[in-house]
Amino acid sequence: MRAPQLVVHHDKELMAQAAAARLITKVVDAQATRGSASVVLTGGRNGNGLLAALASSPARDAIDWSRLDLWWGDERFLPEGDPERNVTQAREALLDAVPLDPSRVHAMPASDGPYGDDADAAAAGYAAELASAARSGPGAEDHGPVPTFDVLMLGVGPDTHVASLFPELPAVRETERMVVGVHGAPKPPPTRVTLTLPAIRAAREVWLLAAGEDKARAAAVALSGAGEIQAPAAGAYGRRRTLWLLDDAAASRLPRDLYPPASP
Ligand SMILES: O=C(O)[C@H](O)[C@@H](O)[C@H](O)[C@H](O)COP(=O)(O)O
Repeated sequence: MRAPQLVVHHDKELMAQAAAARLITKVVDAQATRGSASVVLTGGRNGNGLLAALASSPARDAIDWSRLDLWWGDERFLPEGDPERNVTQAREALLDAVPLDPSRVHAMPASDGPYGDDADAAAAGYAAELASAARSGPGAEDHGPVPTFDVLMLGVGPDTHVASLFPELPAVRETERMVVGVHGAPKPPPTRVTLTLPAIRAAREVWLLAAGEDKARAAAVALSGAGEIQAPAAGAYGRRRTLWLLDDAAASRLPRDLYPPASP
């Protein structure tokens, strides 16, 4: 559903805890319904905050970690193990602490991996991995080029970027390919690999995470009818649901009619 729903929490810690609880429930439900679940992770402080909250949640073992596929929305195209890679940070925040099936942890290629330093080839390789999972996973009978992810999470940048889709750059204009290489990103590192908007929109649920005053303008712009080329977050929506999870500071510039007042 393209029309976004908004949930505003008092601060980013509460937002991370509540989002982690929400994710546990979603994954458990998907596993009960379809046998397995698929989640797309995001980098950034809020995405990692959510993973850390999940790691310390007593309910985390309600998830059958061996029946969970993890994908990434984007990656900084750096060598394996680089502390700036999203997958390295996710491993530290949560993944190393839970019994995942390593064959279901679909990290994006590193710049010293099988595709060398060719980010476009790495993107094509990741697209092929997604297509193969779409052919064999739940709902394979009417598969598209990527799986129907249960939940796809995205941090929102102060410039309204999501994944590595930056305003006005070619990646946000892509309509055919599901994964592309990004060159010349305004936020370092300049070379990245990212899902495109069509891939993001294959998800059942898209959750956008925005906390802090520096996100207030981005949230207001993206939620006030801006175009997706100028404001990529405006183009990120799920098949069934689009959920913005904000804290008070990030919601402070939203038009009041967009959401009910936060609870005390
Ligand atoms: O790839 C990156 O450089 C970041 O991961 C970035 O895309 C991040 O997700 C957003 O800027 C939101 O960041 P915060 O959650 O840290 O505010």
